[in-house]
Amino acid sequence: MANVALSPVYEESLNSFKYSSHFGPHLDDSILIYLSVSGSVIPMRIMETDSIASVKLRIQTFKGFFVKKQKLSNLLAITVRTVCGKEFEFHVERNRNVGYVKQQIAKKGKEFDLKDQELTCGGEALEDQRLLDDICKYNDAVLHLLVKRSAKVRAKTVEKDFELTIEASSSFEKKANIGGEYQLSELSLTHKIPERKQLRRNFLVEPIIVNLSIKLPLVIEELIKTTSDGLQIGNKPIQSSEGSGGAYFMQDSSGLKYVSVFKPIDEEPMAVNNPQGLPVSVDGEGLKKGTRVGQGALREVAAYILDHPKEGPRSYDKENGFAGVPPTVMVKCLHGGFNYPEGYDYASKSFKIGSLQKFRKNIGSCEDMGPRAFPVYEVHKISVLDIRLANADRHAGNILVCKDGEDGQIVLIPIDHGYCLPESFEDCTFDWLYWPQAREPYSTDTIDYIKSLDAEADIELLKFHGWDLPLECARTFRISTMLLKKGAEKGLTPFSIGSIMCKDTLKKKSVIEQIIQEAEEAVLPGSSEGAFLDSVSWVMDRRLDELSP
Ligand SMILES: Nc1ncnc2c1ncn2[C@@H]1O[C@H](COP(=O)(O)OP(=O)(O)OP(=O)(O)O)[C@@H](O)[C@H]1O
Repeated sequence: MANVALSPVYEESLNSFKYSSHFGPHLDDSILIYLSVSGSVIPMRIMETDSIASVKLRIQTFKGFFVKKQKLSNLLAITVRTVCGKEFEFHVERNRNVGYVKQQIAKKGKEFDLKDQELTCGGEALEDQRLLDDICKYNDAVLHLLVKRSAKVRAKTVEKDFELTIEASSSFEKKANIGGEYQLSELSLTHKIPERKQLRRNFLVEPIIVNLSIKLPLVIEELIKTTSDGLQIGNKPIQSSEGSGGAYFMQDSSGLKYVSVFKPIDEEPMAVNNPQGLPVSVDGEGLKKGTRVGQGALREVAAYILDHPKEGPRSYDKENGFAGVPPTVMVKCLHGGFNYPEGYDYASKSFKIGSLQKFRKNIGSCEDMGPRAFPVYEVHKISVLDIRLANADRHAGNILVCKDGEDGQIVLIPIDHGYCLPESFEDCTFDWLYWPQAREPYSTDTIDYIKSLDAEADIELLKFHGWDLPLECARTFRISTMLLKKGAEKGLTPFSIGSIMCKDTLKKKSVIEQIIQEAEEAVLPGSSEGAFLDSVSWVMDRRLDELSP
């Protein structure tokens, strides 16, 4: 049986065939087809004007396969990439399912045993019955392969500890430890674990990656790995008694320190599974005006992405941004320790989606102490972040106080960014406004950083990471960045700029709301976003001139 396949063609493969007379001449209106005969694939060029019957006849004449034995099908090109970067390419019929692809992978070698394979696409685990046509809607697709290796596990008691030895076969892929559930990071490793703790496999923590071209920064890989290691050894998430939403401290494998904080979206304030018993939102609006329930994690991750270091957008291994937002990533997580009011069942795979943020060791929050001890620069960096992101939840409890280095220098760490990038300025609050440091002018360094900010590039960056900012949020963000840049250029202090964004009294509009209203009235209905922003810029200049020193 000869299988004739019309298939998407990779540019490189096309180029390599271009001048080869063996596959026929390459003319602009020619199509490359594949003739697949018992496993081997022979490329062949035909013309767009050729009929199927004439192609089949040519195949019969030149290759010797009878027309009646030929089958024409439209194949999908699928690339399967392992976590180690190994790639396999398959051409498969669209009506095949994931189970079939696994069988093809299994044929590639003993290390790809069928029962060990787990395939994902765009961060989503694929069940065997899923049809390829459903998954690969836009033709070529890249599937990711994780091989879950079984290993020999031996435990023996050593004084008060168990010594646990895990041995995996030598072909085991060392990097297959990102997924979590069955990870074994070394070929043969020995762990000491406290008495009575068992190796558990009823959990999962995995990053959600919308754009496959994004390489996870090392710090994020490490965050997921240490969190997963802790769960693996049996150290449960510990629910925070503070905060209005569900927040869980995740422990490392020693059980002696926290490594991350997980905040599931279904446990946010006013979401269905909120553990603090807050009422469920009736219209989807979050606890703060201009935010949505269930989007807190997106905003937390966005704050980390947008907190660029001074040198520009964060490079692969750079951990700290200008304001020091702890590394944050969107994950899906499965563990019985979270809030499941209906009961937890691992088999039902009811994942929790949420933000996973690196835990920062601290000596309390700014709420616990007077502001005098905070270095001016530390307060200023937070003011820059909050003004840019129009943060609607910057109370002093959301700034951690840490001691850094040998001299115990105070460093402020901003956390809890679930109410950043709102649709409106209605609920902006900044506790630092009333601290003396806010009345000091920005340093030249900080002004240079502010000058380098670019709201349009930031909106694109968020899009690249999978969040297409809604129009209203993008507008707020553009205006707040504009205000920060103009204010800093005019030599205004964080207090003066921040005050423009916050209301004096609940009933009175803030200055920024007044500016927006005036700008709206100055443009014709139906004007473009650009025209509206020009109008905001014009009104803002006038109002800032009134405030300038
Ligand atoms: N990255 C972090 N490092 C250390 N502790 C953290 C971190 N993130 C949150 N926490 C702590 O976890 C607890 C709850 O976190 P958080 O304040 O973010 O939750 P929340 O429900 O959003 O709170 P809020 O009611 O203030 O909006 C707080 O005690 C906070 O100090």
